[in-house]
Amino acid sequence: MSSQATNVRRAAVSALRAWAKGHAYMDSLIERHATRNHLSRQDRALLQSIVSSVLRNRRLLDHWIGKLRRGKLDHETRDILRVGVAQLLLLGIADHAAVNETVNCGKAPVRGLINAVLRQAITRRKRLMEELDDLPPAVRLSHPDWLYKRWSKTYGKKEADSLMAWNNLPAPTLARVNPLKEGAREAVESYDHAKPVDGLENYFEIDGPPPGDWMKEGYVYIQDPATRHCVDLLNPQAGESILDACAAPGGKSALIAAAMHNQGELLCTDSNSKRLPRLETNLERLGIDIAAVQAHDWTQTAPEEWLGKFDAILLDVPCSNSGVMRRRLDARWRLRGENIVELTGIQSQILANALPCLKPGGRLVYSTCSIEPEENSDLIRTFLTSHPEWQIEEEHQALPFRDGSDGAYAARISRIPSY
Ligand SMILES: C[S@@+](CC[C@H](N)C(=O)[O-])C[C@H]1O[C@@H](n2cnc3c(N)ncnc32)[C@H](O)[C@@H]1O
Repeated sequence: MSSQATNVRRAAVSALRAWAKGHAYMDSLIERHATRNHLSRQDRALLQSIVSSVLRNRRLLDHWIGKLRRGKLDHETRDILRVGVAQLLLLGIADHAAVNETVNCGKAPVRGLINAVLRQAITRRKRLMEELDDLPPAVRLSHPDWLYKRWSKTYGKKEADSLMAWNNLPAPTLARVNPLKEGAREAVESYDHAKPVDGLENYFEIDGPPPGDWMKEGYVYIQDPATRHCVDLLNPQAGESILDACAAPGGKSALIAAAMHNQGELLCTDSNSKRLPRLETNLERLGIDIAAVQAHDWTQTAPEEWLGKFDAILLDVPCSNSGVMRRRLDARWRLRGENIVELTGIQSQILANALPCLKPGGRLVYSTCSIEPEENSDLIRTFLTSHPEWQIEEEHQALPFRDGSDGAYAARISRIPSY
């Protein structure tokens, strides 16, 4: 086995350490570690699968490590053991490769310990697997207890179990063909590793990463179909003036511009100025030439020139991400119950500040990728009790365990004409 194989395990441990110290996005950490270590395409894929497996199964791995070794572990040794046990018990990587290369990740004083625990894992593998069904669901399916309790209360225990199991399934890569780019559909249709998604025009499931030139040419945007519900409800029309208030990195802006046939005005704002360059690049890459980008924090009142300006507004607000945890593997470990309360405060402020920007007769769609009622239907209904001149025209909630897609919520509200 080459030292490159050890590098993959070292990169996995190093990415997990950086994540534990607070780095925000696991995807960019994996990318950065793969580049820094000059990993081949195959080794990148191995890195991705080890890190994803550790994040998905963190609690189960810690349960197993606790059975294999009593006593305290420093953070780095624990991460090395997680990487090793994941390879042996979850990923089916050959025992000798998993043990040797993982042991080499540790400093000399802990190598003996790592070797002993991983060899124990091999000896006791069958027994550990047989005991799986007896474990509490939140341990077996690796979620924090508070989330499991919350989902059981909201949706029922069976649904909470299905949801946790769903969150642990690998998410397919779904690409939406960009209708604004000539030749995009032909390119995707003629690609051997792309197959159309049943019943969803423009969506294709891609096996492996999409060809680089598709991304460069703006032929596709990688996007789960659940994201389209809010834009369907917004129903953008050519020639309108539309605001996408929380727009970065631009997935929904792209859907809106396509529905407008690239005619009219689309203002894309976001409060996070670090996310604006990627939004601008995406809009350009996708051939959208009706969009303007501006930084704005919607917890503050809108600039005067935006009041009464827009035919339609999309508020794709910051949220708990609880509907997309199979894609955001680290989100379940980062989120705290109190974050949901804080988020609802921000979401209500954004809604209150954006509404005055609608033209008379305009429509606003509020959306999240959350499945928590407090961030969704409860929030809108509470808002309407203090703003009785507005009404819900239509709402849509996608639930992974029911609909087989990412979770998402969208509600269209408009002013009651007689008010
Ligand atoms: C769910 S993401 C938007 C995803 C985007 N609509 C898309 O489809 O690609 C939420 C966005 O809201 C932004 N955001 C958070 N707080 C905000 C605020 N107070 N005002 C404006 N944008 C905000 C975040 O920076 C983030 O980019």
